[in-house]
Amino acid sequence: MWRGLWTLVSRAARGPHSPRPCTRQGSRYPGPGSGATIFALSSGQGRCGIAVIRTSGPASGHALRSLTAPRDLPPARKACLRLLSDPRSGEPLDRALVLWFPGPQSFTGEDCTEFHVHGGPAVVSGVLQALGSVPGLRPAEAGEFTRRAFAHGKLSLTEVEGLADLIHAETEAQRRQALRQLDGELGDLCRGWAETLTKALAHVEAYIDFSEDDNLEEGVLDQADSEVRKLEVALGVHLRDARRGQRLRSGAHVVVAGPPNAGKSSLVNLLSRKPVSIVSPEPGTTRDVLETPVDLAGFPALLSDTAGLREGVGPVEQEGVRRAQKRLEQADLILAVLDATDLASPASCNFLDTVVIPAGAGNPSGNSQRLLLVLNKSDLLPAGCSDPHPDLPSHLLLSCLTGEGLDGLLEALKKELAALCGDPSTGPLLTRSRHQHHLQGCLDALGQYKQARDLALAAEALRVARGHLSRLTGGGGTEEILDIIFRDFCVGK
Ligand SMILES: Nc1nc2c(ncn2[C@@H]2O[C@H](COP(=O)(O)OP(=O)(O)OP(=O)(O)O)[C@@H](O)[C@H]2O)c(=O)[nH]1
Ligand SMILES: [K+]
Ligand SMILES: [Mg+2]
Repeated sequence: MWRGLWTLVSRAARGPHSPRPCTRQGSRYPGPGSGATIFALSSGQGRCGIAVIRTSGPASGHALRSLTAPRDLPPARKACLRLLSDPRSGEPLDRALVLWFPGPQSFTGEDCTEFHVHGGPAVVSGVLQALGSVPGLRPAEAGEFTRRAFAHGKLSLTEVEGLADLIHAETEAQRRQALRQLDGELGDLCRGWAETLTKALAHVEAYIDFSEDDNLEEGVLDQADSEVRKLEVALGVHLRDARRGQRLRSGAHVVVAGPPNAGKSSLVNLLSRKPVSIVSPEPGTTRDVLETPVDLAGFPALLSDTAGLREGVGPVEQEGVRRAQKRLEQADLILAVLDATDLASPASCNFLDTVVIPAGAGNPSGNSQRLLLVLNKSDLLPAGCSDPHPDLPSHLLLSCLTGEGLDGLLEALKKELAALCGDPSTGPLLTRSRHQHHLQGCLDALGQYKQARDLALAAEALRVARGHLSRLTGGGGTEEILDIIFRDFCVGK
């Protein structure tokens, strides 16, 4: 019987509904070994020490031999010094290191070459023009190298996303998370889950096919049920973490708010280390929401400066207050700023009552929105007065003028952001809403499996669930999704 069941496992794995393997995506693009050979400058634009120009495609070897002397191909994957010249005129272009990566052992899976040339603009454009003159070669489109790597099964879709994120990573935490995704952790996890579903599906199909023969082992369906239950728990854990992974990728929303003149704009400028907002002694200076991306203690954040909250003002400032309140609702973390010397003013009291206390400063548990209360202008407090306001909710003293208290604030921000974004080396793996969508879809299908009275419907629900996991890593992905993901890349990657 079990041999029969394992035949079913492999049949379920291949079955008519099973998604296509992820190795033949991007039908608009040339398949392995066919089509044009592409070339591009892969290092950054502009004058530099060394620039790297790559080619990928069947004419790569020919291109390398056309430009170099001696004309023989260097040993695979070994850097060799060669004189480069224009094949049309014989004009010398540079003395450069060249590398030959015969497919499939290359980044794209195709024959690839690399020219490490001196990074002057004339050298780079000379080599690019020389490559363009070789028959069968054309300039690469943005992301085309990576797209070819994906087409040849060198990278899964989630690894491609990891690579895009790594190229765009601006903070340490983003880099760690991107590297984990590039290493294939999310893909491995999904494949493991998909395998579990394949086994559960095999059990259900075995029951459909053999239950009447009476030679089926006891508990075949129970086994499928228990696999599905375990999977539901695992998916639930990751889905609960999904917001954190997305925050880590695109930045947590940190909103600086408080009454007029508390020093909100001063704090935004201090944290972003640039003059983002106008600072002035005049209350009501900031009107629009000013947003700036910052690296806060290693975590990415979108920092928003807002208008001071107060009542009884003119229509323009009123609109500013309305925008500030709207932005406050979207905050992951509120940085509430009060003037330490002005706590009794109506605007301060009102802000404490309507924003700080409801958000539960210092006691964020049970509330998804977190808040840090900062008492600014501590330099104006009488000397020797360490904390003049022990009765206030937990708070930090700061002077934007002298910088005193900034280290403590950064430490507190780091803790808050770590809680919001998760630990990039062990924590959340779902970095895009696309990931969340497919995991939720998988979970919903498992719910349908449990409710299905009919075994054929139960089997279909398992196939739907497995289809979601497979689309997450790139099997059966649509062209639109691929276009969106590859759009993030630059030419030459
Ligand atoms: N002494 C002292 N003055 C400060 C400090 N921080 C800000 N100020 C001053 O307080 C005034 C208001 O600062 P802003 O940063 O414009 O305050 P704001 O909260 O953005 O004000 P609005 O945008 O008008 O709501 C300016 O004159 C700043 O120089 C501080 O730590 N100590
Ligand atoms: K001001
Ligand atoms: Mg301001």
